[in-house]
Amino acid sequence: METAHKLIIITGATGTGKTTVSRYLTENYHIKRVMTHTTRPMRVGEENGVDYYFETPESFATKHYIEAVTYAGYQYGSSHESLNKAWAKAPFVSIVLDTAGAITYARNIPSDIVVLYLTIDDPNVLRQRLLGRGDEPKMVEARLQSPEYTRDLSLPDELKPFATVINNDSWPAAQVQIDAFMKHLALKAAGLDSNVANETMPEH
Ligand SMILES: Nc1nc2c(ncn2[C@@H]2O[C@H](COP(=O)(O)OP(=O)(O)O)[C@@H](O)[C@H]2O)c(=O)[nH]1
Ligand SMILES: Nc1ncnc2c1ncn2[C@@H]1O[C@H](COP(=O)(O)OP(=O)(O)O)[C@@H](O)[C@H]1O
Repeated sequence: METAHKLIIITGATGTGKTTVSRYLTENYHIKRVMTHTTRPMRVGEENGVDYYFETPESFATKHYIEAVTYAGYQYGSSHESLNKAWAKAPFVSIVLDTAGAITYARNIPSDIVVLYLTIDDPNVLRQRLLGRGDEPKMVEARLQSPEYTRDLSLPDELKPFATVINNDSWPAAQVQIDAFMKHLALKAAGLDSNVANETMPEH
């Protein structure tokens, strides 16, 4: 059954552009991101309460999570409180998750979610993107060697029924795909289109 509210889950491997897409949805569609919690150290330019709730292992353990994962050695978790707070303000909200977290939502609230899965043709480009973002080289190498990184390079079968694949080799081309996705989503919410998920946007 369709619900009046939707959680747009943005997932994909590190550096594929999840945060960039989330910002684009906020700036162009007023879709706010549900804040999540992490024990990872803050990067230059990040802010507590803006990018994440940055936690110590002790403070992380005190929160109530819908799901929590370990990614490249650090803990990440999304809370009931943050999701409900976001939905109380707007019917469409987004969240940035690894694919394991996305699967948990797909199992628990399948009718409330749609998934944007980000990909790029040549994963070797990702190292340069992460370094260009200002990540510490040591953190980049640890991240690229993590099993979570390799896992998230492919779209898991369980997410396929919910997912629209966005190729982000080129940001202008990705924007076109996201705009098409948002148009379908709006039509679907209005009961005028029944085919948002399961669709790969046309190449541009
Ligand atoms: N399952 C889950 N994944 C999360 C959560 N918050 C962030 N992530 C994911 O954790 C991974 C690492 O995030 P981050 O350290 O910010 O690195 P980035 O993806 O390279 O920007 C990414 O795949 C995020 O989407 C969460 O609450 N739950
Ligand atoms: N299509 C693109 N071409 C080049 N650089 C990009 C593109 N999309 C995003 N970036 C840049 O790559 C870096 C990683 O993107 P980001 O959105 O932080 O990825 P993620 O959140 O998936 O780790 C950022 O510096 C971002 O500005």
